Amino acid sequence: MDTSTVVILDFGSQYTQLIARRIREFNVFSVVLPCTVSLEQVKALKPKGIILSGGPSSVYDADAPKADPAVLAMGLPVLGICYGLHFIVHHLGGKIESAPAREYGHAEVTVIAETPLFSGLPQVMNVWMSHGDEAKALPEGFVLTAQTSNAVAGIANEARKIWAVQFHPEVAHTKQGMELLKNFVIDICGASADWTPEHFIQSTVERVRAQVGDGHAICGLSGGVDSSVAAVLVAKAIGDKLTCIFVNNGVLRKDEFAKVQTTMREQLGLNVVAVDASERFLTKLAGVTDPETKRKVIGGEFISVFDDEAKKIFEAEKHDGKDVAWLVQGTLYPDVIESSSVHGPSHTIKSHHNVGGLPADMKLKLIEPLRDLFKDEVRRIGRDLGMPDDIIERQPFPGPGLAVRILGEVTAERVAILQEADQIVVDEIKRAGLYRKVWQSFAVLLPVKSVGVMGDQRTYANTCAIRAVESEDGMTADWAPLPYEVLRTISSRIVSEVRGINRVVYDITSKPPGTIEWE
Ligand SMILES: Nc1ncnc2c1ncn2[C@@H]1O[C@H](COP(=O)(O)OP(=O)(O)OP(=O)(O)O)[C@@H](O)[C@H]1O
Ligand SMILES: O=c1[nH]c(=O)c2[nH+]cn([C@@H]3O[C@H](COP(=O)(O)O)[C@@H](O)[C@H]3O)c2[nH]1
Ligand SMILES: NC(=O)CC[C@H](N)C(=O)O
Ligand SMILES: [Mg+2]
Repeated sequence: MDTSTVVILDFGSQYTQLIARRIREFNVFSVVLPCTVSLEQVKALKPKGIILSGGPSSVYDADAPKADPAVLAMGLPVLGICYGLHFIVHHLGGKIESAPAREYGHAEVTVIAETPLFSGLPQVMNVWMSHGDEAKALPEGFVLTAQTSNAVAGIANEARKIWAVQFHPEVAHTKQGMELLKNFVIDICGASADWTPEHFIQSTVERVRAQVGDGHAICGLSGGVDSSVAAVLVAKAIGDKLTCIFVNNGVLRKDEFAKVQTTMREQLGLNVVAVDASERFLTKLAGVTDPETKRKVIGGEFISVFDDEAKKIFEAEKHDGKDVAWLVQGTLYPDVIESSSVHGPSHTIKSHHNVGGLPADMKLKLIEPLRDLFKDEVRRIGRDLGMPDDIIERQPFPGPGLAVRILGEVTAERVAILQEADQIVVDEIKRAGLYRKVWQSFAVLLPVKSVGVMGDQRTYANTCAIRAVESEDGMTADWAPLPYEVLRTISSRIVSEVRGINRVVYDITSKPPGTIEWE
């Protein structure tokens, strides 16, 4: 069975990934591609429909991002959102101009023409807008379907199967947004709601099995949710042709190297090779203080450890002369978009070690079965695979580990200090029953010294920041209002139990403008 796919072409909107998510929420698969992909790449996915996202540019700018206008003439249903509407109007002969009255936030839209896109929706809708440009003249064959008191809010050319809205149906603030998207995806495109976890598991297993053939694969396994789910999925596909490599990169949590090995072998039955490469990593990290450089050093070193292990497996087992050619990683969609502009004209925020941190000359070919998904979707798949809750519900822990929570140089001594503080945070958050309620909770070691007094003696030591955030998918996050009692216990335990820290502060920055990790 072929999955129904909806292709989203990204013009760089902050909300593109939300469109994908919303569609998957009603069990239809969708893929985000940069707006610049070729028509052939779009066709290869056999999509049921195309959605054109919003974006920060103006279509009339010389360097405005463009899609191949031929996507509008494939005979597939098209839905343009905001910049997507502008793109359609601009390329089919209408006019887009800077609006005298820009619209940001809530707006009231009146539906003025019947169209299947608005089927079942009220005539007056409360929607969310974010634009400074507007349609001044519609291309031939288009009708106005909705408007605000200021501007065009919806257009359609049903003969050409093109619809567009100026507002954002994908954001939660547009009340009927889900219904509108459902009208498009299910009724207009005729996509079937078959993207269930079982279907995803089955088709991934088949694809990976075909891809790897009689070759051999290794999987970078961290004990985190993503790589555990990826490993279980791939093991289901290729059985003992998969070897998992768990690397001690010197910046893991306290006792994690031992604990993860046991869990992965005993609870998941995975074939795990544990490699203690902490010295290698710490040597490479010596003297490095720039956050992006740290990430690149760690990303590069991971791959070089994976290469070495692949060679060893090959030499030991020969595999009929077939090289270990594949590297499985638990990469998720947020890792991809934050790392690079591959999905269109968005900004690089930080290089996730497993994406933007990969060396250019790596030989292993990647298998990343979760690359289009968000964490909560991966958890859903893990549950369906029958994986135990204590693995599925683990808080995310970044591959560069404590290195991006130690500001300044990473040294063995600093790692040891932060491991102690981190352990206290984890213990206390668990004890308060908050571990699964917050997205992440951890300690950060700052190279900032301040004066304290302990046991009548003057101290002059480091500061530790506590970070706890709530989030749905790691893309946006708010600081968690941890109970004062919990903060008090964490603070007093850290200062009394961890040598090298004499002050604890609480981070009350949301994302944006902050990020979750400090580097
Ligand atoms: N210590 C490690 N040893 C081997 N591979 C690792 C290690 N840390 C990270 N990786 C690889 O990098 C990928 C990305 O790490 P990331 O932390 O995003 O995912 P995860 O650890 O699998 O899940 P989680 O986000 O829940 O921590 C992992 O899926 C895994 O393939
Ligand atoms: O495996 C990873 N490799 C990385 O390089 C990396 N950087 C951030 N993260 C995790 O991603 C989520 C978002 O983090 P930020 O708000 O700090 O970008 C949070 O959950 C972070 O813990 C990483 N995970
Ligand atoms: N959110 C958007 O897509 C905005 C489109 C365009 N940049 C505008 O301001 O009108
Ligand atoms: Mg992790």
